[in-house]
Amino acid sequence: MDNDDGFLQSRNAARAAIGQICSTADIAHNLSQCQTLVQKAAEAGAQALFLPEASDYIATSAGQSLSLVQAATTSPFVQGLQSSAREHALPIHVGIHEPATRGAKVANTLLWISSTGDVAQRYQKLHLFDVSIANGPVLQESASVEPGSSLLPPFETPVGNVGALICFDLRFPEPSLALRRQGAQILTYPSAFTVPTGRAHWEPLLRARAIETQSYVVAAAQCGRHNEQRVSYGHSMIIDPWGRILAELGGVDEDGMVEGKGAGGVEGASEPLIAVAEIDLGYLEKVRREMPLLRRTDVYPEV
Ligand SMILES: O=C(O)CNC(=O)[C@H](CS)NC(=O)CCC(=O)C(=O)O
Repeated sequence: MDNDDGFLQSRNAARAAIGQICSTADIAHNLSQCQTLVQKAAEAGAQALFLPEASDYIATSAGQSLSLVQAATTSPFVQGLQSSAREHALPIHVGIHEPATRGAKVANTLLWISSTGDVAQRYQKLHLFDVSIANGPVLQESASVEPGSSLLPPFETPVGNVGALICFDLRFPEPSLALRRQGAQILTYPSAFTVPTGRAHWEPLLRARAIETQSYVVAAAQCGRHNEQRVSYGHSMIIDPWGRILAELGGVDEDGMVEGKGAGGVEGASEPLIAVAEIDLGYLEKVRREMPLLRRTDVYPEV
């Protein structure tokens, strides 16, 4: 494939799939949506499937979230995905909830389920989304969620070395730079962005992270109305190390209606979707080689 900058991409690029769903408090239904996506990703020839934050459930309250949480070792949601991964020999990157280490809270985590169905990696979201925006979202993630306390070192996958972050972590450049320095080639941001903040910041932040770390960015997102109080923006995307959007799925407005359809439009995200893109590590090396981003750590501290 010839890029518009004239570079011949290598033939052995790996294919990544992103999945977009609308999770609710119905865990069995969410699992079946995700399993549909595993099937679709396998049919599309993907070597890994990336699913959104909180794919297991989106609750209506902190109390409901606490009542729904299960340990990954006994969770039917995780076990269902493990068996799908095994069945299709397809690794799955998925955001879920797990019991917190301490106290009556949950952990917002990311699991890497290998092609043999094993939970091989885990990252716990560092930054929690506590906001109160006039005429915008009011959310207090820390009411029910315990923040993580470490970065997960980048890990090898069939599509490249993955540096995992989650949703609101996207607003902080430091962890992405730290993961890049530790060898990440792909930064992941499984998300459930709100519509107003998504419209304002989602794409520019994702592209900035790709450009400043010269890495692929894989951002699978929730899309549509989860319940009376929550709607997610959608626009899952895969971005290359030059900042180009290689694949993108659709989004919804504040009412959960598919964008651009006007009043009386269609309810969004009724069907789980995937998109795929080639991850070409030869191209990544070329971008990094042609424009070295050498830090002036004699002037400012290294992250
Ligand atoms: O609630 C769950 O179960 C899953 N977690 C989420 O949806 C989280 C916390 S409320 N959402 C975000 O971090 C959105 C960030 C965002 O929208 C922004 O940074 O603008």
